[in-house]
Amino acid sequence: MELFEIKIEVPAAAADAVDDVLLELGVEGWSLLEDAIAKQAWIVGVFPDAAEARARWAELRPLLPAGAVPPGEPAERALGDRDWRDSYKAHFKAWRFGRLHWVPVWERGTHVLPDGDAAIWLDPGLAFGTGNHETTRLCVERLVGLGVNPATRVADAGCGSGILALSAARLGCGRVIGFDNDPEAVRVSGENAALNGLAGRVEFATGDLVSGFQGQQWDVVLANILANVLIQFARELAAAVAPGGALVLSGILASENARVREAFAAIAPGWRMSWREMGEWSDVLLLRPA
Ligand SMILES: C[S@@+](CC[C@H](N)C(=O)[O-])C[C@H]1O[C@@H](n2cnc3c(N)ncnc32)[C@H](O)[C@@H]1O
Repeated sequence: MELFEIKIEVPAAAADAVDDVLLELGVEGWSLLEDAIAKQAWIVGVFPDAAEARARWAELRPLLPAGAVPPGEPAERALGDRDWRDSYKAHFKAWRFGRLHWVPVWERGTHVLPDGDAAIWLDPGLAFGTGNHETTRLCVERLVGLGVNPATRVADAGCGSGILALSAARLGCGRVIGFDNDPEAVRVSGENAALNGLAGRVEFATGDLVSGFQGQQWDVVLANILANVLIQFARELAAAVAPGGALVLSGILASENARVREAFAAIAPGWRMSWREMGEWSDVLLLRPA
């Protein structure tokens, strides 16, 4: 069936208010799309044709909270005969690092996996984490580089689609948890664990940077979250790392990297620190003395 998409950016600060309106009014056909890293949000509507899409936008616009009403006209495009729920799939491409591959689950029948290689099959839905974003890749590359083994205990803070926790389990880490303060991300992570036969191996739960670590310490803590959040919770993140363990921080714009390093150097003196850049993004790796 031919479908028609209408999409307009809204201020990220107004995203929650817009979402509330869409939920409360039960406005069908519309959804809110958010990119936590880029700090952007869009209202997206998919309708059978252009005339209906424009009429529905004219209805919705006055219902939005004052600060959220975007200037200008929405972008419009025909979606061909793709299901709108699956339109995000166009943006997820299979990729690999070393012998591990991250593959959209809808390519399960066609993706060629060389002998000895392993795959994580993913359906990210609207949760963040296909690995097509530099911030995820930075984390994955660090994880592989750390040389994990069955004794390695891993916590994935802000698990999104579950991609990092599932990668840790696939790499052979013994105990792996993932948590997110967004219950939808936790739900998607659980589904992805099942897709990969890892449901019993990785524990996903709703939690924040205080409760999520379960009061325990971990050999590897992965946190691909925004720089400001990392800085705000620097003490909790550092406290969750076991002696001799590693803290991998990502979601940091290269221009913010020095600020993050300063904050962690103050809280974790004596830890070895290194960082890398990938495009406009960067990471920080902290190694706690044994
Ligand atoms: C950039 S995504 C990372 C997803 C995935 N780990 C990856 O590397 O692709 C950041 C995730 O952190 C979650 N998050 C943000 N602030 C958080 C907090 N204070 N506590 C727990 N999760 C948080 C968001 O809901 C989001 O799913």
